[in-house]
This record gives sequence, structure tokens and C-alpha cells, in this order.
Amino acid sequence: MVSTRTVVLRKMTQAQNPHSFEFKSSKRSESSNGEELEVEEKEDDYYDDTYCENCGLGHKPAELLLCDKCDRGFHIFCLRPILVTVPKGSWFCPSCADSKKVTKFPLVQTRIEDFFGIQKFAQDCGKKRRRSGRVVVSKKKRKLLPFSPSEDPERRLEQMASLATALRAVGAKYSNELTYVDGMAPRSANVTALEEGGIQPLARDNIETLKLCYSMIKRGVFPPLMVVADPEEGFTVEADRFIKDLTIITEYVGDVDYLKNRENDDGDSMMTLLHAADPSKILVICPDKRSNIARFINGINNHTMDGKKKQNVKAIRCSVNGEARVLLVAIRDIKKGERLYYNYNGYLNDYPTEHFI
Ligand SMILES: C[S@@+](CC[C@H](N)C(=O)[O-])C[C@H]1O[C@@H](n2cnc3c(N)ncnc32)[C@H](O)[C@@H]1O
Repeated sequence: MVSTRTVVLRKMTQAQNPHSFEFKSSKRSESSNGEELEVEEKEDDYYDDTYCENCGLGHKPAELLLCDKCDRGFHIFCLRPILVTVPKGSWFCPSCADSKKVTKFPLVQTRIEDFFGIQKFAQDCGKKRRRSGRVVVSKKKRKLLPFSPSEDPERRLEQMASLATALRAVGAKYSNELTYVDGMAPRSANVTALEEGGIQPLARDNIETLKLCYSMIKRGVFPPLMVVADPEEGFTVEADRFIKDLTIITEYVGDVDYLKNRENDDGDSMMTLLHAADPSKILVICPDKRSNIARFINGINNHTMDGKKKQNVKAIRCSVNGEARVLLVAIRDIKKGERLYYNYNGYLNDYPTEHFI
């Protein structure tokens, strides 16, 4: 439903992802027979009688949302956490929305095992880490490192509980791999040769390191990360122990779909997977239904020096056995307690980050 007031109109946006979408701006009104209409908009238009409850101004009407319950206005960038696109469906302001309280996931090992589908929960992480360390530790530059989990099993449970809490709050299930679902793109569509020039293959050593990360996670030994709910940034991810430069933080996972199927999505977490030369074959990762911790890692503000300085993670697209994958990798040493940030605009400057904290 769209508000019956016509002064402030919803902007229909194309799906956002860090790399590839055009940002189309138009607005909607409701005609006398209740149908939604799209109307051309001028960015600097002001509407005298409607203003943002947060900043008190009525500028940027295309980004001024009306609450579908109380009719008050809010700039999408004045909301906390901010919205990067105008939602297509109904929208309720923070006071009118049913307050979605983030309820903590119970710190009961059996429940956590169940949530993450872990069959054999590793208790003795330190021992296992030392054994596997021999395979991957190298001083050679550019060689990726497996994550080093926290040694305290209780603390690891707390980290997993924070992820489970966040996933539950956004209504997503846990998955740690790319998922190919009927009706979306098939796995056979993920062929890196479809990209002009292909994609850099992940070196054999690094594939082994990635496999090691996966085997740890399957045993319930997760990366040392804590999901934290921040009033300004929404969910965000913090390092829960020192993380060394070039460590694999996580793979970016979710349902794989064609971009063409997702152009009208509201999702703010889509990631380019395959930038195929043929636009109809471009693939995106959509973590809204199934995902892991990657979807909670925040982005830098590309418009400020301070924003750029925050970057400590990089999204790397690579080819693993001819299939595209996206890895989030530490690009410098990260201190315990530091938040993780990467550049959402790794390829094209399409993701609106100018209002990011
Ligand atoms: C991929 S999600 C990241 C997780 C998100 N914070 C959440 O609560 O689910 C992207 C959204 O996070 C928020 N976000 C990401 N980085 C931010 C930043 N540096 N400052 C403020 N908000 C940010 C924006 O609302 C953005 O649309």
C-alpha cells in the first residue's frame, strides 16, 4: 500500500548491490482510483507541508518517506539504521513499527548445534587448530590464512549465539555456502568463463585454506567474530580476537540468482557474483533467506577520508574450479574489538554510501 498523501512520494529503486546496478529515481503517487502512478521527479524539489521528523527539512522529497500509519515524514538517510533505498511496499516509522526486539539466542550448546546444523561439536579447538596449522601457515606474501578461532569454547558459543540472534531477527536461516534454488539461477549458470577476461583463479594453496575454514565451521569452530546491534549502523560485526592480515574472514553466501530477476528487490545486501559479458547472465548473491555472518558486515563511506580509513576487509571475487565465489579477507591486522568494514563499491560506484557513518 502507498500512502494516500501525494506530496511525498515513494521512489521506486532498482535493486542495490555493491557493484552493478543503476540507481533509477522516480516516484509514485496514488491516483483517484487507488492505482500507483510513477511520476518524474526533480531532485531538489521542496514540498512545503512535509518535512523529515529527524532533520526538520523537506528537501530531497524523493528520499522522504511517509509512514503508512501516522503519515509523518522521514528521510531514508536520517533513519537509524539508514535505509539505502525507498521500500516498495508499506513502510512504518520507528514509532509505529512493531518494535522488533533483538532477543538473544539462548546460550545452550544443543540449541546452537541445532541452529547451525553442526553434527560433531568440536570442544578442543586449540588442539585441532595446531594440527591443521601446519598445512597452511606460510610467510609467503599473498597466501591466505585460515581464521584463528577463539580458544575459549564458551566464548565461541557466545559468538555463534550473536550470529543466530541476528539471523533470527532478519528472518534468515543459517547457510554457509552458495545455494542454488529451483526457480532461480542454476549452478550451471555460474561459469567464470562467461566474464570478459575471466576471473582470477584462487591458487591451490588458498583453496586448501578455504577448505580448512569450511571443515572448522562444520565442526562448530567459527571465526572469532561477534555480531553487535548498533543503534546507528544496525547489525555490525566486530573482531572478537586479533585477526591477522590476509585471513579469510568468511565467504559471502546466499541464494544465487540472475540480476535480471532481482532488479526490483528492496534488499540492501546483494552482492555481484558473476559479471557476465551478457547482462542477462549476470549473477548476484541474495542473502535475505539463507546466509552467514557476511551479510552483517558493514560498508565504508566512500565519500570521506575517515570512511576510507576504516576499511580492514576486502571482498575478493575469485574462481574456484571454474565457479565464481566471493571471499571477505582481512587486508590488514585487525585488533580485538575493531569493527569490520569493506568497500561496498568494489567495482562500480553504485551503492549509495554518502550517509554511512
Ligand atoms: C549488508 S547490510 C549490513 C548489515 C546491516 N547493518 C544490518 O543491520 O543488517 C547493509 C546495510 O547496513 C547499513 N550500513 C552498512 N554500513 C553502514 C555504515 N558504515 N554506516 C551506517 N549504516 C551502514 C545500511 O543500512 C545498509 O543498507
